Amino acid sequence: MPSNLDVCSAEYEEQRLQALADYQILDTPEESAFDDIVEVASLICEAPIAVVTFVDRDRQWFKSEKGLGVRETLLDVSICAHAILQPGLFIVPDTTQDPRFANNPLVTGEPHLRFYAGALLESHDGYPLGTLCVLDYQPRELTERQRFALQALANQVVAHMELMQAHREQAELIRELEATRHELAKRAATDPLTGLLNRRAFEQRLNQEVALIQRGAPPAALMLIDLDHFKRVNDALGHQAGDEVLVRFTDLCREAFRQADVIGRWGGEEFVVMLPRATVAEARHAADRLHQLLATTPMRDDISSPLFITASIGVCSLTGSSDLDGCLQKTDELLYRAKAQGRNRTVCES
Ligand SMILES: Nc1nc2c(ncn2[C@@H]2O[C@H](COP(=O)(O)OP(=O)(O)OP(=O)(O)O)[C@@H](O)[C@H]2O)c(=O)[nH]1
Repeated sequence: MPSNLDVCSAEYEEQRLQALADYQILDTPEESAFDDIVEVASLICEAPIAVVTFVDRDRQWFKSEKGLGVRETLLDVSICAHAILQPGLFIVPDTTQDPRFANNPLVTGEPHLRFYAGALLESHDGYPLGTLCVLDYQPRELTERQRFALQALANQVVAHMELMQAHREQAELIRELEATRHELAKRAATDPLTGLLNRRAFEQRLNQEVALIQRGAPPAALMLIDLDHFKRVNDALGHQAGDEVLVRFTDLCREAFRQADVIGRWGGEEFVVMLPRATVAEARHAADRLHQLLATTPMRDDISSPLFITASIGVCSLTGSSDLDGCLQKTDELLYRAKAQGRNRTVCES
């Protein structure tokens, strides 16, 4: 609400300009809703000129105008700037007889304005923003009915602006909700330690891939990776250091696999990779790259006692006829065969 400030004070003017800015109407394109109101105001008041105008910092800007042919004028020639200083209607029956306007260049020169009637456009919290006004080239008056109609139309201008503002706020709210929903969905699908897909999200992705393969996409390869003797890492260095190793291992996976490959954390120190459009032989190559990286990359920055880890890997083909549970179980069996054969190796489906 407008404070008790003097309406002529600079502080009040700043608040008024802010209220106007909040409507985000200045410099927007012409709109038929406003043009219609201007047309009706001109018709009812039998005036050749009608305008929806807003009083900005140093100009008056016309949202809609009939009969003027310009979108803005400077404030020092503005009659509306006077009109917004008082409530309700502001009427100048003959500009040449009013000392405030007799020397106005729009009165003394083109377009020789002689009559002005403006109805205040007031913000919902009481700030004067501009007017709906009608003008004529000769001195005259408005009838009681015309006065009533002009003010009623001005109220409709503000009502429409309020509606536009409510729409904008609603759209903003929907955008925020959508962003929150997106963020929540992302979190629900992500393993918090490694940032990889969690098991549930990975299974969803796997189901999608099987559906694609059943519709004709090339088969994929499925890989389960289990870190070897990871318990020893935890026992020797602590759980926190174990977590750091898991993160480091994730980075190496991202390096070893293609961008299109989908990596997930299956649980604990077990990881899963789906390689779309890949044969078992190609998956073995990728697994070898990972073994190689693990053999050459210490898992901790402690140079005096570098820590290297190994992993055991099982690889299976994912075809259109694959039963997903059966395929996962087979890959798990191959992984444990790799463990049984001495770890640090990959065993593929033959
Ligand atoms: N730091 C850390 N450790 C984990 C996490 N999840 C599982 N582990 C540990 O991983 C270890 C897995 O141990 P085991 O199942 O005995 O397997 P392993 O020691 O890797 O031995 P093999 O699999 O037989 O080679 C356990 O000590 C778990 O506590 C985790 O999120 N963070």
